[in-house]
Amino acid sequence: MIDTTLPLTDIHRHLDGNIRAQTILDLGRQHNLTLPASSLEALIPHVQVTSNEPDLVSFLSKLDWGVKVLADLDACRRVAYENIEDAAHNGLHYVELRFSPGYMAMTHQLPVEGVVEAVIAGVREGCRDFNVEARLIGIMSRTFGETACLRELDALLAHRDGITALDLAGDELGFPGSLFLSHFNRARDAGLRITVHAGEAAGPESIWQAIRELGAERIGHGVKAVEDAALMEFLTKQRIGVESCLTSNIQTSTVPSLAQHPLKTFLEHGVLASINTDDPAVQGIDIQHEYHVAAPAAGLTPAQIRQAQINGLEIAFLSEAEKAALRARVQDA
Ligand SMILES: O=c1[nH]cnc2c1ncn2[C@@H]1O[C@H](CO)[C@@H](O)[C@H]1O
Ligand SMILES: [Zn+2]
Repeated sequence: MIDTTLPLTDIHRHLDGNIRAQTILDLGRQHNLTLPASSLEALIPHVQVTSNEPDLVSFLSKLDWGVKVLADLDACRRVAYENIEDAAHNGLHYVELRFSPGYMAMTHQLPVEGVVEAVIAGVREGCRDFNVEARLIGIMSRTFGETACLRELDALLAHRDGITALDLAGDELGFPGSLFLSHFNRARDAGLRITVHAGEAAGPESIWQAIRELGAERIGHGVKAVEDAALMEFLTKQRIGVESCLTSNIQTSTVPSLAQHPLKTFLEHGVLASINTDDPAVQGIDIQHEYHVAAPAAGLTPAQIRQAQINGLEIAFLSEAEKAALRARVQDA
């Protein structure tokens, strides 16, 4: 159950993995693009996971139609704005939205820096209209290699004021974190917070690498940490936050079933693990589903679900004063 006296957060949500199917249709029509289907019903199987994918990379291809319709910067602004609208409708008080500007720019060769600017603008407008608190995390899509990631980093740093943290996402097995040391050195020098997708497709060594070499303060997924007792202890003692995404891990075949998901074990060990969505529109889920259906199916007790909710704000990239303000806002409501 969600504790309605506490802030509800989602700190692992891809803005470009959360583009409404209806918006894909609208933008396709507006820009005369050829889509795989012309009705919402027929489009869904192309843009949503309808049964579990065999691996992470197959799952990720489901995000492609969403970014293929981003034909201009206004489309990028629109999807950012709608992300905040959706967060508000889902009862979220605070979201950290992450996006890969190079991936969004790719199909129509948009200026990468312009995409960053458009996303920041759309999120600001949304926060004003829907009374949601949000922060942005820039993603480097490792799948396209070091040089493409450098372009993303440059564009993100050009708008440093609107960006809170840096992440690395995409094909973890094909593009290990060791390729991106210099990128993360620059990001930390610029004062960005750091979270890294690690231990999703690759093993615990990828999590160690993200923490020790890339400076990760939080880990996206981190499911493979349960295979390494020393790492579990390290995560707890060093208060490294874990952004769990239950349904996502089933849909990518990272974990065979919710009953075998490590989130419960993380919480039992005192790891600061939280409940998040990942790519809700592509997955066909929302944060309510993750709390009310997925978390109980993963064996979490009501107390553990509440702890995960508390952890979400605890490990958020906010100051203590900002967290206190959010808690007060929800309590007074
Ligand atoms: O679950 C995930 N694991 C790893 N990478 C992901 C996941 N979901 C989306 N992306 C990646 O994030 C960028 C868009 O924000 C893209 O690189 C997409 O492939
Ligand atoms: Zn993710």
